[in-house]
Amino acid sequence: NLAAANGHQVRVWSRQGSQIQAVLKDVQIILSAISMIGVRDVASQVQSFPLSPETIFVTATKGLDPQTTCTPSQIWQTVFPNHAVVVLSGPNLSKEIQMELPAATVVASNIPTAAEIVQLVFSSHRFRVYTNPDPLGVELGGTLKNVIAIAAGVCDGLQLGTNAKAALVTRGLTEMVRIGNNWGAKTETFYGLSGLGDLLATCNSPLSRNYQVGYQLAGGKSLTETLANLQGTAEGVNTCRVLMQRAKQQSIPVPITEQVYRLLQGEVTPQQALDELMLRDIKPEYNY
Ligand SMILES: NC(=O)C1=CN([C@@H]2O[C@H](COP(=O)(O)OP(=O)(O)OC[C@H]3O[C@@H](n4cnc5c(N)ncnc54)[C@H](O)[C@@H]3O)[C@@H](O)[C@H]2O)C=CC1
Ligand SMILES: O=C(CO)COP(=O)(O)O
Repeated sequence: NLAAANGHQVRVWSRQGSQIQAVLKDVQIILSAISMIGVRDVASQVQSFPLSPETIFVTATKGLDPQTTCTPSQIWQTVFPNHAVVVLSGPNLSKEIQMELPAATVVASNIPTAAEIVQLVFSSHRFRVYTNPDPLGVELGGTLKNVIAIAAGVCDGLQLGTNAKAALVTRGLTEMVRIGNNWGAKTETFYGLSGLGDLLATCNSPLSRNYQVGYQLAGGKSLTETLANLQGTAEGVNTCRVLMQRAKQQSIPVPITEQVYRLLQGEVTPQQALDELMLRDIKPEYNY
């Protein structure tokens, strides 16, 4: 809708709709907003059709591949090594954008001109688009915050108060930075719109599916029941599992992610997860 409002010709494809081949004909930009589970499959479908070498891929998916722990843009780049890939991520609750409320986002790529082209396509008086040269950091910000958003939903569901929520979100950001640094992303990126910005949006809005998952679990619902009643994808559930796998391999301390993981596995109750976090060894805030 944002691109169409800027006068661009837009074609939409979904599994339920038109033929993918017709949609891909002569395109300049391909934007994927498939949920993580379908990215590999759709990328290989797209690979079977001829594309101009100038075609830019934009990925908006916030997730991690369970088999490889790759990010969505890494999958697109592997399948299309000669094309520019741009990550689009930010505090972008889609219902608010649909209502034409103002929002901002980030487009990031290793190829600055590709990010600038995408910036122009989507920028308007109601959607402010920034470029960024750290696609991995931008993508990980949007992906990792989903796990913290589940924890924030639990925090609100248990009515733990504003101090607890501030502590959780702040330490959640520290955890995101730690994971991101280990992966090779830049620290500053996590303090921008795609990191802190998206963290604030999703940890404070009932419009966030990930927040909803945590909130319902705190209310005593099972994960199966919660996911069955959820409209759309809560990527944090899969992300948390993949992240635990990677954190163990790389020995990255991820206390919040670990408690969200145990909660999702049904190994602890929300109250037990909270107690585990509060009673960890005392330590300095930062290791300068
Ligand atoms: N970049 C950003 O700022 C934002 C990104 N997102 C992310 O975008 C992604 C999609 O989010 P929503 O549209 O809200 O989720 P949704 O669950 O409403 O839509 C996901 C779509 O992917 C489709 N899909 C899944 N597997 C597929 C396959 N194998 N082939 C074709 N289609 C397949 C589903 O049918 C569904 O239509 C998620 O990763 C979400 O985290 C969400 C909000 C903002
Ligand atoms: O990423 C989002 C907003 O930026 C959407 O959050 P949810 O996937 O939790 O709904």
